Amino acid sequence: MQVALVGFGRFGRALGSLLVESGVDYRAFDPFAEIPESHRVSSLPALVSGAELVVVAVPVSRMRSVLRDLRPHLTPSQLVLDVGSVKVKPVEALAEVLGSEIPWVGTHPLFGPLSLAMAERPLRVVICPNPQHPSAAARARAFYERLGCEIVEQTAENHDRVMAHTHALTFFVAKGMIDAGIGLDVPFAPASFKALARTIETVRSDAGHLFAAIQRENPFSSEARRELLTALQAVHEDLERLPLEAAAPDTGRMAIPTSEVRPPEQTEYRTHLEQLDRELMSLLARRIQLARRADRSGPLEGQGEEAAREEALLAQRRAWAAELGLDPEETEVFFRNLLRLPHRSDGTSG
Ligand SMILES: O=C(O)C(=O)C[C@]1(C(=O)O)C=C[C@@H](O)C=C1
Repeated sequence: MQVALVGFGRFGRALGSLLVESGVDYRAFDPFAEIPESHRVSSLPALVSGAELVVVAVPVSRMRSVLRDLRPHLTPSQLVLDVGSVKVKPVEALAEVLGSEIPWVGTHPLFGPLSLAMAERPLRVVICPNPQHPSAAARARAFYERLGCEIVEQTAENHDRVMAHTHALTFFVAKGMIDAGIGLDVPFAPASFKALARTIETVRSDAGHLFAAIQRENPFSSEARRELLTALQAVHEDLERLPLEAAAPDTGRMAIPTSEVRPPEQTEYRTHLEQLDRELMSLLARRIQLARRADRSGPLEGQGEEAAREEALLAQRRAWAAELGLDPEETEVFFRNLLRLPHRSDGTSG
């Protein structure tokens, strides 16, 4: 399968690596980005000629004009899909520019460069089937499944509603905290801050057009932000009004509704252990995958170099074990076994 990637920004580049990892060949065109020579082409006609699939990975605001530039070079045997973080507007642009003549489908991979670099799983993709091209969604599904993704089918409108309340609000809160000077450079923070810290980091490393797209190009984001601001304002006012005495009966809206589920601290040890083991195994799977990636991208090492690198790695793990109150010898044995787990793509150990 030959894939044409229009746009080689943060997401295009990350998708390129995933394609290579999955054994899918791609060519890319982007006048503003550096593309590895073996994948680079210098014009749109050269890019799409002979490609089965054309992936448009450009900022949402540029989608329509890029589709117009592409249109004269496309044929009805090709499939065009976008990867924008919002769906209503890109789908409108696809329908307007490609219509019923060139098969197209809107898609949104719910992952990005950061989650791919960390080998996070599962990789989910929302696909928005469209009646103009009934088989396009199945073709897009087959493509993403080849990359190891799980598929969720949704209308563009439902997708954007959900994203307005998740993606857009998360970034909104993080941006507010950054602008208020509440960042990551704090000397200490409670556990509950961790998830937010990652979002703040994501917003900070964002190219800027992502934030603009999920807020401004999603027709439901403005209302979601307003609802959140109203709710926050009400909480703030309640807090200001509430009497300070601990026994005050009027806690009103402060009371967070209790759920039927038992709070985490009361759950059985066994359940916690199971959850921890699951997390451990998913970490192990990610480690194996990253090691496989490193094997493929790194230069071939001589046996001496490889052994020296392994010894240094084990020494570091022994030191960490000591810091964590674990047995350094046992830890070393554990890591020696881990390093022997098959992780090369040909199934040999390394
Ligand atoms: O993994 C990353 O790098 C991301 O930031 C992924 C992320 C996000 O979670 O905000 C970014 C944009 C996409 O539309 C979906 C996911």
